[in-house]
Amino acid sequence: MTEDNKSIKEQTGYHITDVTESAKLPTPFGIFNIIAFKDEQNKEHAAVYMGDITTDAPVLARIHSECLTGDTMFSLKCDCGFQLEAAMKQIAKEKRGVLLYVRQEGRGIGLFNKIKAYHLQDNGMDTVDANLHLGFPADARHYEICAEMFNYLKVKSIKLMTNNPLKVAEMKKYNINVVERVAIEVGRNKYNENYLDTKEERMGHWLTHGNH
Ligand SMILES: Nc1nc2c(ncn2[C@@H]2O[C@H](COP(=O)(O)OP(=O)(O)OP(=O)(O)O)[C@@H](O)[C@H]2O)c(=O)[nH]1
Ligand SMILES: [Zn+2]
Repeated sequence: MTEDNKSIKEQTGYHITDVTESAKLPTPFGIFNIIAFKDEQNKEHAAVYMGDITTDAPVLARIHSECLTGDTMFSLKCDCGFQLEAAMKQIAKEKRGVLLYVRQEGRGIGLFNKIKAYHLQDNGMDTVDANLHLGFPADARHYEICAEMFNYLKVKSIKLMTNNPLKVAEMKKYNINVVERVAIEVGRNKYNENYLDTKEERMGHWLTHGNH
């Protein structure tokens, strides 16, 4: 692993250093509140939430890792944009819930390296091998900061929208009470089906192929 890659790996373990007041965030799905967080690497994260999330009833929650291509450029190469929209809609439907938008682009390796990985994928590698080929772990994300955000927001227990078993395990590790795992399987298409199959086969994601 190069020095550059080592420092990226280290940078992904961070803690909250600053928090804003909350502000209103109107969206097509409803009016959310938004709070921004800063961490010790000066990365800026956000929580968007609706309703009173401090009460005892489990809160519908999503931990969304930044994906510039999927979240803002309508990429069909992954399922991120679809999941972001589905999660916000579901929270709006329940009128209560929280989405953490965490700046862990490219599963923690950053946009630059994700695009390098995409280039390798264009030439036949899968998402895991491309990361390994570049000297990174398959997934370089850390989740302690997510637990810090939930704690800051006084969220007591969550119904976590994810297909990723690691997210459930990590939240439990940081003493966030995950009372339920809610599947969020949306946006499968011909450009991301291999990617999703690899997540299922090599990263252990719970995918049923049920929602095309
Ligand atoms: N390194 C790398 N990152 C990717 C690739 N495709 C998507 N990502 C990033 O992966 C993150 C999303 O992770 P996913 O594996 O789709 O989903 P997850 O967050 O682990 O699990 P879910 O909660 O089920 O969505 C975002 O940060 C994306 O930028 C890829 O091919 N290589
Ligand atoms: Zn994506």
